[in-house]
Amino acid sequence: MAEPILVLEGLCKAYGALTVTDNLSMAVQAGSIHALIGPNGAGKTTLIGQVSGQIAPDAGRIRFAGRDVTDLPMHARCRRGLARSFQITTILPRFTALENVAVAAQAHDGHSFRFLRPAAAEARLNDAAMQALETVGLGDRAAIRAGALSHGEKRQLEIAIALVMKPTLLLLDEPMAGTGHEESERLVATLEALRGSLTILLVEHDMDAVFALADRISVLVYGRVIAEGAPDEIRADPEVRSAYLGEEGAP
Ligand SMILES: Nc1ncnc2c1ncn2[C@@H]1O[C@H](COP(=O)(O)OP(=O)(O)OP(=O)(O)O)[C@@H](O)[C@H]1O
Repeated sequence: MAEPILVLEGLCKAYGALTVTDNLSMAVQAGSIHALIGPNGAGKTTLIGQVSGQIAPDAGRIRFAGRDVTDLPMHARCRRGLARSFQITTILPRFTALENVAVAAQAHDGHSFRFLRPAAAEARLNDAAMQALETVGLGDRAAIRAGALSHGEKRQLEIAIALVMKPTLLLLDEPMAGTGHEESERLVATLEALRGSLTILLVEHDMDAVFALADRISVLVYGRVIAEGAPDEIRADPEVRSAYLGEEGAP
């Protein structure tokens, strides 16, 4: 089997006396949708922060696409194809959906258009932004101010903003949070359509979405992976059921 696109080896992170990442090792296979689940406070967001480069681990190594990126800052990891979806708070509400994505495209690789005249460069950025919006099903909302989009549409816009950076590994932290049933179904369809074109590491509490999408699931409890496997294995794992899914909550 090819080397996994992401390999975490012995990662540790503590806040004072609180150990949040506890000698954690795991691997994510290229092209897969890999879900990270676990109870509140298990350390999922902290782990995503360490992979993206926002949080420095106390110990351990992070390998991405065959290279050790542990000491690289976030923008350098992003340039190598590792993107984290932006949170809603980073969306510019007065800008249109298209402008939001175009701004992200420019920030990411505007320099590659520098040989073009400004108007041509802008057209390229807008084309790339439009393509990303269409991929997430927001093509017909391009001209709407982002502040006027529904909650679910804003979450789709976040994904479009991440996609325009052309990631090979996309980190998504609770994309379904706060969405209604229909909106989360649309987001699941959006992510399903991305399957195979990139790798997704997905932190999510919506178990319907997780079990619909994930090729593999890692279960995190107190900063440790207590189980990892295909959805059916995770669903049947007695330790997972008692630690997290709960007999009733398990799909
Ligand atoms: N900067 C920080 N300083 C101190 N403690 C922190 C910090 N960031 C996170 N924590 C603590 O670390 C623990 C893990 O937090 P984290 O947000 O990673 O968990 P999580 O699994 O993502 O939880 P949730 O599912 O609720 O989002 C929590 O107890 C949290 O309070």
